[in-house]
Amino acid sequence: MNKPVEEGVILDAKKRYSAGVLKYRQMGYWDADYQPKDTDVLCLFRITPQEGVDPIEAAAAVAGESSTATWTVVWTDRLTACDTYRAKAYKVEPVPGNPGQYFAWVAYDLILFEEGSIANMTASLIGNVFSFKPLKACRLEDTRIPVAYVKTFKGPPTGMVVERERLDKFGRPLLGATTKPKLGLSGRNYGRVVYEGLKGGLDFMKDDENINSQPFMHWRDRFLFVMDAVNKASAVTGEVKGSYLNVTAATMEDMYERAEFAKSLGSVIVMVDLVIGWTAIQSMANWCRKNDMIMHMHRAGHGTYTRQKSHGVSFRVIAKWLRLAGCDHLHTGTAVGKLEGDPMTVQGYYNVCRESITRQDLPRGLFFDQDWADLKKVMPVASGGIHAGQMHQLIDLFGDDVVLQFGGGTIGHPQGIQAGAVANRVALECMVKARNEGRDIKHEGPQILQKAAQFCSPLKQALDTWGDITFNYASTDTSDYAVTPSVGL
Ligand SMILES: O=C(O)[C@H](O)COP(=O)(O)O
Ligand SMILES: [Mg+2]
Repeated sequence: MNKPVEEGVILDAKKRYSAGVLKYRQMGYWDADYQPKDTDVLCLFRITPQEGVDPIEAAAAVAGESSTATWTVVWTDRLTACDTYRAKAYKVEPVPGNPGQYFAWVAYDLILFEEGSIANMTASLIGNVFSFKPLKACRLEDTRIPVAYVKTFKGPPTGMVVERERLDKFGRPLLGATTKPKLGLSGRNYGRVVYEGLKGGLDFMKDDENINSQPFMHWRDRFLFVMDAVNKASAVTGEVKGSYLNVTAATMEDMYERAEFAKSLGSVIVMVDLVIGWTAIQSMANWCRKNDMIMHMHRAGHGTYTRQKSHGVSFRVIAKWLRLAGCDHLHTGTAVGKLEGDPMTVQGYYNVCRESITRQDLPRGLFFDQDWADLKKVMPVASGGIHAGQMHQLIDLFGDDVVLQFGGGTIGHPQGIQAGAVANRVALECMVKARNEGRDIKHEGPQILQKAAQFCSPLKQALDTWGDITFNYASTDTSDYAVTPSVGL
């Protein structure tokens, strides 16, 4: 930006539209007096301006580049209702305890977005702006989608309430496991793992994120053997069972073909990975809606842009977009397992999935009230390095509306897969019972598990094998507010 002269917005049209380069704040992308409208999309960016770049100008640049602006004045603005169409940065504050970083609030008029399109909304909000040179780094921390825009999305195809009704399972977390090893099993052996897990007491088994149709197991083989296992396990146990069949593939045509086959075999659920992209996700959600299928979403790939606090997109934003786009299950973290996840931050993601209105909750990373306008609820999935010995922590952190998924923590059991499943089901049921009786499971959990293990050798073996396993590493994605500050943000 070479020369600008005035700091404030330039109102004189002659000056404003003479050819050349102006500061973004001079062009009108900063308005400290702006009162966001109920119909505006709001975003909170964490920006790290380059040395010497004024934070307000940096915030204005974010508003500009993520809405209507480019680097130079264009007279064609005057052919539009540009005063309305410009996004407005309206507040900038230093991030507590992080010198050089600023929170910048930006409001976008609803007219800037196509109804029901995550692709369109994200092309603005995270389009060019994250590579913008005056910023060292930029992170979309949170967003508020106005009810008017929420109502243009169809949301989860099935939703948490209907899922429980279809499964006929209430009052406890659902229990699952990811089939392991991740890659390499033949269809027949894969089906054996699924049968044993389900018969042992799990509600669901699950394909891993990277199992599609590799040379060792064609997708049709997998689907056939898995559904044979599901049907046999349902018959033996008298419970509704399922196994998420991953239909992720190279093209939409392939995904539809796989989903149709899953349906024809009687599956209640299909699965996709986040890496298929927003448009594909919305298309698969439409397919699931039409075909009464639960849609499981594995957040494969998200850590490449959600984990670092200074740059990328927070997972709470991804979770909001996914609830709008429409998935029924979403991997949202475990806090205690092998993957990144500060407990409070992870609880924030769960609230985004499960609440009718998500309220501002700064210690959990939520900056805005979000009214979901009765959009269905997403069932969060806790998966990644968890085991029976953590059951009390998981239930204490996440409550009942969650799928607890133990892959290695089922398949790796020394007495075999079925024993692994029994251990998890017994641990789950004894903990829910203890909680319902009013016990303090957070503190008494280990004794409650040991007591149950006296009558359940699979649980005893699980605790002996994994009871001491913890993943105690510092979290990278934590809130900047230990408690809610007294001044409203
Ligand atoms: O995709 C997943 O959720 C993980 O592969 C879970 O596996 P784990 O329980 O063995 O960590
Ligand atoms: Mg996995």
